[in-house]
Amino acid sequence: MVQLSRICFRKYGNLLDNLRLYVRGGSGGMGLPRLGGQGGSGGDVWVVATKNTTLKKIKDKYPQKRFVGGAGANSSTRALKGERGKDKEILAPVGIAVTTDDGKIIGDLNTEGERLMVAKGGSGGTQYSAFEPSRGQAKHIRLDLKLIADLGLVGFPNAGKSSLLTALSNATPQIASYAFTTLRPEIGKVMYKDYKQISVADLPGLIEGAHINKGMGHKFLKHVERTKQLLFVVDVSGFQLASKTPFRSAFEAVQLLTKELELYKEELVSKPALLVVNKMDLPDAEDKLAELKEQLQNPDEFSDLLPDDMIPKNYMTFRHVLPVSASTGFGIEHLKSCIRQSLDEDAEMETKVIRQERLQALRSHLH
Ligand SMILES: Nc1nc2c(ncn2[C@@H]2O[C@H](COP(=O)(O)OP(=O)(O)OP(=O)(O)O)[C@@H](O)[C@H]2O)c(=O)[nH]1
Repeated sequence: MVQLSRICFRKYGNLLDNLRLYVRGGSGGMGLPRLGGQGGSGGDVWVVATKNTTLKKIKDKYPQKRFVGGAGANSSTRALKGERGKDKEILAPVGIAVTTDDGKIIGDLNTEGERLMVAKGGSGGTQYSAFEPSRGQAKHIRLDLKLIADLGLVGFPNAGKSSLLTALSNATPQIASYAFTTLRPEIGKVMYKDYKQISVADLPGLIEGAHINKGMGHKFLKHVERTKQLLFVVDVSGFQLASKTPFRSAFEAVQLLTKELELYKEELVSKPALLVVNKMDLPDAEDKLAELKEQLQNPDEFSDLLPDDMIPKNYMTFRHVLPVSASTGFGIEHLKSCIRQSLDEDAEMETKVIRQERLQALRSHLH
């Protein structure tokens, strides 16, 4: 089996599906003992679900990843009741779970405009606190993009995605319903001998031009973001969408799929991915597979068949290229074990990263 690359671990600096932030409510203002004045409360920190943003945008805009509410104003002779500190809003994507650093769920944000308070501001000083204000709550939180499945199938119509999902899952896939999506993908569960299950989503409707919202374009592409890894599916013999559209080889299909992802959101191309070459039971399939593998090793040499604007800036790196036949079952068991291996590798990597982050946080508390 050709293994083109094994380097693309879940990229924390690139395609982000979780983010750790420091949040602190603003401190309260001082009371005024002489006149019984009350300090203003500190501002709260909120996470607000917003369209068209990503975790990466938050990270790029706030590299320190610190969000602090405004301080409440001290009570003064001119304003006995000090003004309240300004609230701080973290604009986050729709469809995230917010948890504390140790994994306790603070809440979910599923629709645009929903808000969640993550750190309360301190109280202003009053006669009951000897006019001393209190500090705001301070903590680390995690924003996690809610995933719809471990794997997402990416392929043009007729590549055999539904057949593959059925072959993999040994069952009729279920249609899942998610609060934060309008389009409901079909989800199949793949069972392993040790009872571990992984979920695979058949994401319907990708056609050439999906990025300009042809077909179900954007809705489809939105789902691609919400899977851990991608499973590209191509027909070994290539495809033709309609009688008027050009015939595309399997290699061209891979590049067109990549381009659609790139045009929608460039980071998607850095997701871990496996390539399934389906319909290996068809005549000449072995020759075509050999040709495809060669083309994938030197994509630049073979991309001139595509229109310039359809050549991706970066080629997709596949951890495995796997010939299968969804019809006969050829290659399915091997595919299952490669999927498992690829997901396990990333899970291990992620655990290491989380441990490191916690250790660093602990160290910075001690210093
Ligand atoms: N010979 C052969 N035909 C296959 C194989 N897998 C799927 N097909 C056929 O290819 C056609 C398309 O298969 P689907 O599984 O519906 O493909 P799809 O990618 O889900 O298509 P859309 O639902 O249009 O997105 C069907 O006629 C299948 O019977 C295969 O391994 N070998």
